[in-house]
Amino acid sequence: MQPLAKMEKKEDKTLHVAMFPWLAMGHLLPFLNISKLLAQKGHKVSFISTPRNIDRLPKLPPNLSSSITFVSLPLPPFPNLPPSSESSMDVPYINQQSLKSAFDLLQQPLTEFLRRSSPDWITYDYASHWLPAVATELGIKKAFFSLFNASALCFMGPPSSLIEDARTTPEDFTMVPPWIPFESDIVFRYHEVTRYVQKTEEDVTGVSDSVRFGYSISESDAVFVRSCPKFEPEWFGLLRDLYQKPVFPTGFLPPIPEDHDDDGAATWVCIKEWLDKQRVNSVVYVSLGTEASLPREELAELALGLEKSKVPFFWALRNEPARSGSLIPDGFEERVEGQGMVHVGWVPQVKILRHESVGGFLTHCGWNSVVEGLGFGRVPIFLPVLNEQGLNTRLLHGKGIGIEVPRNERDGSFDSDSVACSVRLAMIDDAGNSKRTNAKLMKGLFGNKDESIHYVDELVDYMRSKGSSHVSHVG
Ligand SMILES: O=c1ccn([C@@H]2O[C@H](COP(=O)(O)OP(=O)(O)O[C@H]3O[C@H](CO)[C@@H](O)[C@H](O)[C@H]3O)[C@@H](O)[C@H]2O)c(=O)[nH]1
Repeated sequence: MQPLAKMEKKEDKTLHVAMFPWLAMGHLLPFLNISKLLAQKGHKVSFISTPRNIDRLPKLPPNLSSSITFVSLPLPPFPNLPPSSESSMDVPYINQQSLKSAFDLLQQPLTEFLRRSSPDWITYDYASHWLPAVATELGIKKAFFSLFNASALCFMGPPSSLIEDARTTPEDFTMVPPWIPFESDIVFRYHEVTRYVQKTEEDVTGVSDSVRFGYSISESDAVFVRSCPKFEPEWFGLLRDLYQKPVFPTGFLPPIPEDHDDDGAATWVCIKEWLDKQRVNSVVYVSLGTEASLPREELAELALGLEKSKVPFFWALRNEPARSGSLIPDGFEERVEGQGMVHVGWVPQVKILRHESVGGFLTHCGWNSVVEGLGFGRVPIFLPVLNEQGLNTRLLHGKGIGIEVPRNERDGSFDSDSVACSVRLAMIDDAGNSKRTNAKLMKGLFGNKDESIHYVDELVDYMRSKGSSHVSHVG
């Protein structure tokens, strides 16, 4: 018999977890957040992405740098993809499917890496629908990590209907689907669907996002969801019924501000200087994330609306690939001098949201932005554009959180007055008091790091109990 001390106890086993996020900042960053929590527990992480994406990530704190290894796989060139485009923000929305085709070509080098390094688990994203089959063949356990919350996943449906791609008309997406057994108003608005569909180029890969999601879910051993049952109790229950497999919350995985110290250091100096001059809670931060963009006329209404609100604002405008001419309406910056600041390009968002002058956040409602804004108690003003952003807006609005900029139901148009009223309601008007209170209350939930640590402990217990038979020892 082996002496007890020499026997490997499952509960002591150090895991080696590979991470393979989709090529988008809004995906790479939360995959890195969960990697750090695993590394803090002494586990080993191989974080796999392309060179430019790895370069863009915040630097690792020194105590974690030996536990997280970045594995850089060059992205093969693909027609329609400008050179060095490696992330969704480098590519116009209309060419996103080409980026997915290039991403699919990573299957071979990734398989080689997995064969060589034999991780216990691989945690992957929705786009690599081919990965579970590879992992199964290599005897590696696999978890799908969803950066969409539980209600959005439930709305999308069970894997069988995702794979079937059953919903075809825009109207199908504006109705509560039959698999939701309780009352819900979490549906898309007509314009949120039509714009999305119109903007998507012909599917060069032959695999729709719905099918990618379907296989990623159905062939996983477990699903991890970036949310928590305290916030979405009925949706987590339903998700387990729909998926018929283990579903684990990860909590919200709020960013750790100190980890962002180096993020945009030079830009931050100017931004901070401006924010320092503003009153506490007075500024609305405006950003529509890394993928969404507005037509020129809506951008002009947004600008005019901010101006009319008379509320101080900091507007981070995305550098849109392949868009010509200035995005900012003529004369706007001169007119708002003293009221607002516009920055075109990448900004250190977490640092901005953390600054005490910021009170509100006009957001497209991407899930990272929601987590970051509410994690600091900032009042959200919703202007959803793409993907599941409309569903996130309904979820939060249904809980009394935030204010949605009213838009024409059919074509999605809005005017400057609706922007100005929404901003004033969130930031100043007495009628917005409850919204400001509710946003502050959410800080305890969305900004709760301990809760994510607790959920990651549960993931680790599960992964250890099911992990592969590779032997690796602590220490
Ligand atoms: O100048 C910038 C712009 C963005 N960010 C960060 O980049 C992330 C952006 O994520 P998110 O707010 O979720 O926006 P998108 O990247 O546009 O979101 C995509 O990914 C999300 C997660 O899957 C989905 O919820 C969205 O619908 C989808 O468009 C956040 O962490 C931001 O802090 C910066 O730090 N600086």
